[in-house]
Amino acid sequence: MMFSEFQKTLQRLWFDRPIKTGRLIQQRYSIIEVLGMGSYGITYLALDRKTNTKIVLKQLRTTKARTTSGLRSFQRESNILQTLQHKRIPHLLDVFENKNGHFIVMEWIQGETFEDLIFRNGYTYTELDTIRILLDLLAIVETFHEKGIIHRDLRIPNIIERNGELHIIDFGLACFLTDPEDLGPDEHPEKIRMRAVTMKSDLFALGHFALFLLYSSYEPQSKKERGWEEELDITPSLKTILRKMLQLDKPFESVNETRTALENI
Ligand SMILES: Nc1ncnc2c1ncn2[C@@H]1O[C@H](COP(=O)(O)OP(=O)(O)OP(=O)(O)O)[C@@H](O)[C@H]1O
Repeated sequence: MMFSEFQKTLQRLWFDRPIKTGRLIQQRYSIIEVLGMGSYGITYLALDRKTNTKIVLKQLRTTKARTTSGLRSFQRESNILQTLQHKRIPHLLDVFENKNGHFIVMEWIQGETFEDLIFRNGYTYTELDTIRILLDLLAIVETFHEKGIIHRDLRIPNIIERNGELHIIDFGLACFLTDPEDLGPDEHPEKIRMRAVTMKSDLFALGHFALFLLYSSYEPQSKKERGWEEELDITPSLKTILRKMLQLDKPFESVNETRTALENI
């Protein structure tokens, strides 16, 4: 490693170290634990001493707070959460800046992500379960598409089930349809389909999400890998829909079009 790179890594580790458990932020939020360290932010579970409820505190990494793109992405996430007041999306509770940095406070969705449900709990989902879950998620996605917002990261760790109700979290990569595209010309095709500034990106992601659900009950018969269309035992109509969601055939243009197709299976 070059010395300057070493210095940069050291600086990043030092400045971006997470706040310690038990520390009180803004004389109100007491840190319980670190939930995750993403590229832009550090996410904590904290206790709001004023309301005595647990909340999620997202801190912009100090090194990112010095960059325009870091600040912009942070502002965008809080703007979007502010715009989206929906019972299946974390409510924005507070936004503030102090000597510890920039923070977003949001509702804690206490439940299990689909990553946990499938890979830790070993739950399996049938074709019918998958269709029902997709329809439920499309109803939530439609509410933000109507407001010109795309999530761009609808993956199994970002969908939570709480008391049988689905919730969508992590709007860290979400953007407005009017935002300029932030993809380089040489991006990987999968990334372009997932992150392009178009509603089709969320449908593509939900297509992938559906494959995770369907594969939960898949038991390989041989070591040889075949494509999902051969491996999964699903009806031709669902296959046709998934091919459109995954942009292998002419894609759906909207949530409504996708929903109608799913309802007609
Ligand atoms: N509102 C919320 N309610 C419940 N859990 C949440 C909430 N927001 C985030 N989490 C959880 O906190 C963890 C970290 O969240 P976050 O998505 O911010 O960062 P990450 O997944 O570590 O990084 P990345 O930015 O790469 O997605 C995840 O396990 C996520 O499930």
